[in-house]
Amino acid sequence: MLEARSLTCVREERTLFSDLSLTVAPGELVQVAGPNGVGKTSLLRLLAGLSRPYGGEVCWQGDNIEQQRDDYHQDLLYLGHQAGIKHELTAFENLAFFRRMHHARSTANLWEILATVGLAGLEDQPAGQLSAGQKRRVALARLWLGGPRLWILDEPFTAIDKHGVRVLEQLLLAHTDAGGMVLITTHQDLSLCAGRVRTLQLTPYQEEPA
Ligand SMILES: Nc1ncnc2c1ncn2[C@@H]1O[C@H](COP(=O)(O)OP(=O)(O)OP(=O)(O)O)[C@@H](O)[C@H]1O
Repeated sequence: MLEARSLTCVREERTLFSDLSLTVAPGELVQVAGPNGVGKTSLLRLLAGLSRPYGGEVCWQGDNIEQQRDDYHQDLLYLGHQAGIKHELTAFENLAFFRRMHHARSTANLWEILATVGLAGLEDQPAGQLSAGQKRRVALARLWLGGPRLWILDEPFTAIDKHGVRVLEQLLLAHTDAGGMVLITTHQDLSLCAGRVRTLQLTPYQEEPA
């Protein structure tokens, strides 16, 4: 289980949120919602261990992630705003690279995954020559490799068309049905996942009156 305990996040001397607690248990899909700039990405980066909280702690399986960074990162798949793909490599080579780096035990068929994410026929195209949505699909293909139980996904649907959104929503449901955990930010309606999503609504921070 992932737990945020009483987190405070401060950026450039501005408090984005304070005393924020959250859990994501096996089988749960949690959406962090709120207006632009409220602190969703900042929260996800804290939870992924990419930045440190001003106060509070993030725990994985009951222990602070700072004390088990390697183990935590084995269990975590984080997809941020940047697609994180290499433009000089082909779509296939990118996925093969992800697998070598992060999912060495995966036996998934990379061609099948690329077809599932709608990249059939584009496997040998350098990623730099793909459209924004196609690049995003190369990055998202990682999710089909299997492995990490916890997925933290920051706006995964950016530049993805309606069909692609449905395919990814189905995968999120399959992952949580299998006991996985998903924490996601998106400005899209998760129509297929409706009824399965728990929402954490972030609101602009208000200073306590003195
Ligand atoms: N590197 C940074 N240094 C200083 N301030 C930052 C930095 N990154 C973000 N901020 C500020 O932190 C606040 C929250 O940003 P964040 O990206 O977490 O918001 P968000 O809720 O994810 O927004 P969006 O919906 O637009 O993606 C913003 O006011 C932003 O200006």
